[in-house]
Amino acid sequence: MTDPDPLLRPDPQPGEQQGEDRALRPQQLSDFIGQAEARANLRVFVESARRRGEAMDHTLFHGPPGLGKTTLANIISRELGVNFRMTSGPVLARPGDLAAILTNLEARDVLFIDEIHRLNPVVEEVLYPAMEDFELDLVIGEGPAARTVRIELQPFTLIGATTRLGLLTTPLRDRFGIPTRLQFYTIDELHEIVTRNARLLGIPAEAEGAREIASRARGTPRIAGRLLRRVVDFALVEGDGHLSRALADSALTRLGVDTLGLDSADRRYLRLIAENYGGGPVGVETMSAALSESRDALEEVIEPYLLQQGLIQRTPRGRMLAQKAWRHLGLEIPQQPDSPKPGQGKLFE
Ligand SMILES: Nc1ncnc2c1ncn2[C@@H]1O[C@H](COP(=O)(O)OP(=O)(O)OP(=O)(O)O)[C@@H](O)[C@H]1O
Ligand SMILES: [Mg+2]
Repeated sequence: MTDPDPLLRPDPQPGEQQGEDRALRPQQLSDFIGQAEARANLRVFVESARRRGEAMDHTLFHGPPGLGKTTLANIISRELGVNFRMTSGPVLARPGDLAAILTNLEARDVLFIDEIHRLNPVVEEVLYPAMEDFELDLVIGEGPAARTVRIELQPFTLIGATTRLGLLTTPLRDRFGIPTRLQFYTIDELHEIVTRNARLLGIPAEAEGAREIASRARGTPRIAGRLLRRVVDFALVEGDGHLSRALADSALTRLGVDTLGLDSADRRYLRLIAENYGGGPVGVETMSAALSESRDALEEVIEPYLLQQGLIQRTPRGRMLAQKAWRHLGLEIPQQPDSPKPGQGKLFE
C-alpha cells in the first residue's frame, strides 16, 4: 500500500513499540484514561479473580488500531500480579509453537495473542480445549504410530486482540468470557492524555495547545502521542519551546493534519467518492483499486474513523459520502436528479 503519511497512520511505527513510546504507556488501570465503561468492568473482573485466587476469564479486545488493546492487556496482568506472555496470530505457525508457550505458563498467567484473527486454523484447534478445559491434545508421531497425548495445563487467562472482529471464527469468539470493544476517544479524553504525556516528557503545554492536538488526533491515543512529539519538535526548533495553540495549529497544518484530524489519505478517499463517483455509492473493491490501498487497510484503518465522524455511510450498495464530508471538502453537494417513485421507472424501460 502506498502510504504518504506514516505519521498519521494509527498503526505502530518502527521503534515505537519497544522504544520511546514505553515511557508514556499507562501502567495501571487508574492511569488509563478513557474507555470508562470497559475500565470499570475490567476492574471488577480483575478484583474478583484476585479474591478467588483463580485465573481471570479469557478476554477479547477489539477495535481500531492504536486505542489501547495491548496497553490494557499489559495493565491487566500487572493488576492481577501475574506474568505477561505475548505472542501474535501470524507468529504461531504450527500447533507445537502454541503448545510450547502454553506448557510454560505458570498458574493464572496472562497469555496475550495479538492479531488473533490471523491464527492458523490448525493452531486454533489446539487453543479450544486449552481455553475451555486447560488441556492440550497433542498428536505425536505420524501414520500408524501416531498417538494423542493429553497434557494438563495450568489455568491461565488468554487475552486476544483484534482489529477485525468479523474475521474471528465463531467457536473462538464464543470462548471469550469477556469480549470488550474499545471506542474512539473523545476530545476531552485525548486532551487529558496529551496533557499527561506532555508532563511526562517535561514539556510546558498550554491547555489550549494540548487541546488543539487532542482535537486533531483522529480519536486515537497513539496518534495523539505522535502528534505531540512532532509539535514539540517545532516548538523547540522554531518556537520558544512551549506548546501554545498557535504553535500546535501551525505545526499540525504543516504536517497535513486538518481540523478534523484527517490526513491526506483520508482526504484522498473522500475526494475520490466525491469527484469520481458523484458521492457514491461505490464498492470497497473499486475504492481499493482506485486508491491502490488494500481493502484491509481501508476497512481497518481509514473507514472506522470516517464512519464514526459521520463523514461516510456504509450501505449495501457501497460507501456514500455524507453531507458533512461535502462541507468539509468545501464542495457543493450535487443536486439529486428526481428519483422515480417506486414502480414508475418501469414505464420507460
Ligand atoms: N487510555 C490511554 N491513555 C494513555 N495512553 C494510551 C491510552 N491508550 C493507548 N495509549 C497509548 O497509545 C499507544 C497505542 O496503544 P496500544 O499499543 O495499546 O494500542 P493497540 O490497540 O494495541 O493498537 P494495535 O491495534 O495497533 O495493536 C501506546 O503508546 C499507549 O501508550
Ligand atoms: Mg497492539
